Amino acid sequence: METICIKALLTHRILENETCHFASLDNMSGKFRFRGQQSPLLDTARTLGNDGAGQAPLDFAPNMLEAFIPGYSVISRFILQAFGFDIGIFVSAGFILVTFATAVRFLGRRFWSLVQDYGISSIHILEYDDMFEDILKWISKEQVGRTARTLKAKSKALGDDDEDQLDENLFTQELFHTGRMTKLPPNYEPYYGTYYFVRNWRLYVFERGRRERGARSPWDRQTEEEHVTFKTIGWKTQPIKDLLSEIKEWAAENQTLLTVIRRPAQRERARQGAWARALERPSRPVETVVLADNRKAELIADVHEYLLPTTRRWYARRGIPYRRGYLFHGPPGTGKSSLSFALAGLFGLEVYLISLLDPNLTETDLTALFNSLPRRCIVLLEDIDSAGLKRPGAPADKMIRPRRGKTSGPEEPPASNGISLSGLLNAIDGVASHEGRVLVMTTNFPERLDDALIRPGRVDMQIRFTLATKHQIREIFVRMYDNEAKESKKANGDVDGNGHIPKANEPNGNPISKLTGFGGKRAIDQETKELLKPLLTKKHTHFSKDELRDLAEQFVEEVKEDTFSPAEVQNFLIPRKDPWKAVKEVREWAAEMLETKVNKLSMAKSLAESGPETTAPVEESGEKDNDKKSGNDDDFEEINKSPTFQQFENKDETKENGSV
Ligand SMILES: Nc1ncnc2c1ncn2[C@@H]1O[C@H](COP(=O)(O)OP(=O)(O)OP(=O)(O)O)[C@@H](O)[C@H]1O
Repeated sequence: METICIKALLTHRILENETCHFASLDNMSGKFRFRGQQSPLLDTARTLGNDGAGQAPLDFAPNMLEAFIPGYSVISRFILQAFGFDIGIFVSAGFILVTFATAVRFLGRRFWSLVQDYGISSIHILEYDDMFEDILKWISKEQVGRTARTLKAKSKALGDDDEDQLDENLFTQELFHTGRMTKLPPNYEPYYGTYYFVRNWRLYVFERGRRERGARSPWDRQTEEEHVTFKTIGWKTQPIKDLLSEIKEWAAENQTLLTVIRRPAQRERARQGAWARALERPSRPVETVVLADNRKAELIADVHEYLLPTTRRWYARRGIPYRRGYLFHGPPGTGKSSLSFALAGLFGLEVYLISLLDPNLTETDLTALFNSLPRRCIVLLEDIDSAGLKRPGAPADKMIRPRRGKTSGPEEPPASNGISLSGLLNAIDGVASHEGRVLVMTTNFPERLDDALIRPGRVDMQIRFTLATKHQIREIFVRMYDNEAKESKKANGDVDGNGHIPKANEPNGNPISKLTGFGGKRAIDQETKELLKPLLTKKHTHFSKDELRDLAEQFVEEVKEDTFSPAEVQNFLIPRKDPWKAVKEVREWAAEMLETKVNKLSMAKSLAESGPETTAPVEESGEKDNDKKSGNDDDFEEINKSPTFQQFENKDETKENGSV
């Protein structure tokens, strides 16, 4: 029996420590005893004990392994005794292999990080960046979204941008809220991971990941933030920058542009002069507002020039206040507000809307509001004539008359809560007023405005809006149906003589049969369905641009110009999704409308004639007794000048001609 004190050996070779691992192996003495025949371990121990200088590489293995795998010696001895098989050589070889593999892995990583540092460029975008959502949408729609096999589904809300890109039949067939919701498929986007795609002959890597972030406050619950990374082979990041520009352009094209509208913030909630974001609405394309003459182009060119950075310097060098004002005047519903919003959309400006009729608005508020305007914006003062503004001491005929229902004489306080003309003038061009804004004032009665309000420098351009001319009626009609019109003369072989697709082509048969109520499962009763049928069935019409032009001419023939406002024409067309139907029904509609207008005007005329006590239904006179005559004369003159009333005077002749 040989007894070798491993403790001594290892103290010498490896551990150099009295409290070695082997204490646990022999709880009696802290020594390890080998019994039995020769063993490599024994040999090693002997070699180590006798001659510390001569060692084979594998000689270290048992000791090393014992250090790394406590209990190894016991196991190897057990196997040796039980099976006569020495595992030492294999374990040693395995040990060397593992060491080698680890080294290779380490070197590989170093090499890859060097390649990444010097051979791969990358750009990271964090979750809170404006681009983040655009990138996810782009990658989902244009790239890996179609091929990725691990996707994240996101429910779509009604009103999302892409809602209108869905099959329009969906909405004619499933009219009600719940029906629409269930039919709206979710959005899919790539889940966390790495995706590859090739664009413009270049390989890109897209990575989506998330990482821990420290809470910014004790109430901040979100501890993870997402990020995306684009990588590509190459020294420079330019290809990724180009890709990001491409994505931004794509997003701009696919996004519904919004115009932000702000109103004065409620005084109880905010400081004086603060503006609150009232709403956002899709920007109205400027071409959808049709004016009788070409003044729209003139206006756009003027605003464009005004907003150029060079213009600001031009004004500054000449000491002229850098402001521009416009007055839009004309009858109600002729496009004054629409053009203001369209301008805002075109130039990417926010609209700051002030109503001078707001009873809570004081002059101090107004000045504070003007002072807190941003550098570039549109300030919209609507119906400026209705605010009851007046200049103290101005002659009666120069008074700006109040809105219907309000009474104020020359000495009376203004209609709104203390806004006088001078208060308004001070606000819009006072010293403190912010420069760079575009002021748009709208009115139905320009002749009632004080000269001071519209003098050059305050109002630099006036645009007259008229009741619909033939040109406007035609354009409004064409724009209403233009999207469905096809380029070719015969748009579709299966179109019948009237442009209607035969019934067989109507998708999914009768749409009414599918209707469900707001409760989703609650079906609509038969009677209601029958009532809804003619109202909801959508006529599918295919027609060419030429056919649409022909129809527009027929439509224009039936509507007399300078009689209806563009808003009235538009309102007639909106429920008639089929242009044939519109042409068919327009004559009757126009006759009815004209009759209503004529009745209203003749009533107003008789009221104006009948005396000062009576309140005129169209516009109440604001003058006191001594001004009543002039006020009534004005109204009288207005009614007489009205083209509709002139038609009324020639009613019989009109009827004989058969046109309205
Ligand atoms: N010239 C026009 N071209 C196209 N659409 C028009 C035109 N005028 C009016 N409309 C349509 O009529 C509706 C009402 O127009 P808008 O509110 O701009 O009229 P307005 O002149 O500002 O009326 P008000 O004087 O009563 O404020 C809008 O939906 C708009 O689409």
